[in-house]
Amino acid sequence: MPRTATPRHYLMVRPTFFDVEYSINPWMDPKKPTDTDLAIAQWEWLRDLYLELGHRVEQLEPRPGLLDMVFAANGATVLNGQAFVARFRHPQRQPEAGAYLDWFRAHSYHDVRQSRWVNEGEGDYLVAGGRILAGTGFRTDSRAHGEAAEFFGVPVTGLTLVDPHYYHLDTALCVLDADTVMYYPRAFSPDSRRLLEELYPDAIRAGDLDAAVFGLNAVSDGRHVVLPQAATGLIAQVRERGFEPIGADMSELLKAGGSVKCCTLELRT
Ligand SMILES: CN(C)C(=N)NCCC[C@H](N)C(=O)O
Repeated sequence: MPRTATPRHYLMVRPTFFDVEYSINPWMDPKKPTDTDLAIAQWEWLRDLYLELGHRVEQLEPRPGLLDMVFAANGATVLNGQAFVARFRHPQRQPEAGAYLDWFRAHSYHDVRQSRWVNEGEGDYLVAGGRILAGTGFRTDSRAHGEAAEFFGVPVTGLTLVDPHYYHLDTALCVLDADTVMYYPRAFSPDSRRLLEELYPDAIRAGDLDAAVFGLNAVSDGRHVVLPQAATGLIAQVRERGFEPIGADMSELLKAGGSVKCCTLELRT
């Protein structure tokens, strides 16, 4: 049975100033050359795809010197018109939070709050049906999970990441619809693996190769699943479950440790 897409509302940031000049995750090697024009072309392809699929895309102006700002998913978590704004772990990204606070205030969000503890937005908070799955271990402080539960008034389920290559939850798990997720078991602690098995016995499990090309850093509208084209195993699994996979080439942004989902902040109003 074909799945049903629901129109989404996304916030994105053009990679005008994208570069890799520092390293805050194992994917970033400042010695490797980057091509900003190619990053822009890959990003524009993604934005145009969302528009073709009938989604609404807003853009936040990039700021010079903020090289990772293209990764909009890290800026906040937005649910029921409430924006829980990031507090970044690394000094290189900390000034991004102000841009998100300004944007949400200027766009009439009724409840905008920056977390007290480190929290990297939808990088570590994934809305899954009536709950939020929340990552910790490398970036978001587990104390920020409690803040999110109190702010949004929904249950927050903590999951611990153990492999530095999968430093944000959205590099290791993707919510396909309210009941279906796909994830990479080896990225999680034994307790978190057990919890995921209990919560999602029918989940799609990713193998090493698909995880390593950031196949889980994907965006689903309930029917279309946009994911890195190199994740061929996951593309087949997602298709078998009745979703429509769409392969993306985000190779330039992968040099900074990000892909499709990282570039996409969902605005849930
Ligand atoms: C899913 N999201 C948003 C991400 N995984 N973000 C990528 C962030 C990359 C950046 N160089 C960093 O290390 O913060």
